Amino acid sequence: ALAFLARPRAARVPLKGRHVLITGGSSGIGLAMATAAAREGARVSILARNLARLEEARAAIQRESGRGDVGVLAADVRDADAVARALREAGPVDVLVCNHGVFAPEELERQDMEEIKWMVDINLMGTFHLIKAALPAMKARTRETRLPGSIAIMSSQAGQVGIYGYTAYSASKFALRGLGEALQHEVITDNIHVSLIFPPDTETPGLEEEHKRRPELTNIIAGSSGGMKANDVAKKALDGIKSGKFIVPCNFEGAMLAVATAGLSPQSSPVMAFLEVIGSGLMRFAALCFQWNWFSTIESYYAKNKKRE
Ligand SMILES: NC(=O)C1=CN([C@@H]2O[C@H](COP(=O)(O)OP(=O)(O)OC[C@H]3O[C@@H](n4cnc5c(N)ncnc54)[C@H](OP(=O)(O)O)[C@@H]3O)[C@@H](O)[C@H]2O)C=CC1
Ligand SMILES: CCCCCCCCCCCCCCCC(=O)[C@@H](N)CO
Repeated sequence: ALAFLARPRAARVPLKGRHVLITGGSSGIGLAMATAAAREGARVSILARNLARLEEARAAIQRESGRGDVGVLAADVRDADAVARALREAGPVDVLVCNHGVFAPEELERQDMEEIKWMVDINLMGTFHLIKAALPAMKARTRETRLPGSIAIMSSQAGQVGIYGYTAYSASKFALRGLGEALQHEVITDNIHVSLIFPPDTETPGLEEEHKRRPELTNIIAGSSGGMKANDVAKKALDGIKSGKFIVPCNFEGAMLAVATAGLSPQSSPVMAFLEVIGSGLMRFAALCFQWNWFSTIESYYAKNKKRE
């Protein structure tokens, strides 16, 4: 029965010979995805703000993949006109990877409104700008090539569960899930598959910066999920995209989180649908255990540091 119910129908999204555009492709997870996609024979374009870093990334991708045709696009995703211009320059996209993102962890009460807006503008509004700019030509492409297209969105495990120190970041990443679920309804008849990717802490230049200011409690709670290397996240992400998966977990804890937070999300795999139906009660129990542990940690941390508060 679940094989009949699981929707949308599973799809194969090939990468070879197709145009894959990756934002934030000059660093970390985005750079690892760009390199892996180029190795699989995709024509890759990377978009970010800093042109010098884009050029460096292009050289690295060319070196590692042996492909010459790597496009670079300098634009700030907050600037809708710049994004539209960049996408016109890049040409029609088959696979759009909205991976750009910023994270500045801090308790809401301490964080400036300016920094909160900065995260929401880049992580959420930037993704709207990209999808709006890419979609018309993407639809024409899937019609023309009769091959499925993909819109992949980089969330985070902090976009599946709210974490201490991540009020703004988690909000921006949870929002992407709403965007993605609704968008999948709107683009399924254009043969476009939406994927949401949920990595844990991943070794990247971004994480290194984040560690300089991340509250101790954020470190502890985020440590509940095993850290990963950018290349391994990139592989999981591309495998998810290629098989048209809607929810793409990256590690074991991520697989548990996917079941615990399955909600009303699309599910094309009957096997996963089955695991969700039988596993959700057990995963809810596991989730309660994790929350028990996190609240105990927070309460004892605050009790110990009372004098400083
Ligand atoms: N690393 C981690 O622990 C995790 C990361 N993620 C998510 O994965 C994604 C990538 O993270 P990571 O690889 O660590 O990031 P990095 O900080 O290493 O790289 C970020 C990339 O995004 C680009 N970027 C940032 N702001 C903008 C902007 N306004 N316009 C266009 N491009 C921009 C940067 O280039 P430039 O500065 O030149 O614009 C850079 O290429 C993010 O969405 C992040 O939230 C999710 C879970 C864990
Ligand atoms: C049902 C059972 C649940 C099991 C496990 C739960 C583990 C949750 C851990 C959440 C980790 C969040 C890391 C965010 C990383 C990130 O996005 C930043 N580095 C910024 O980029």
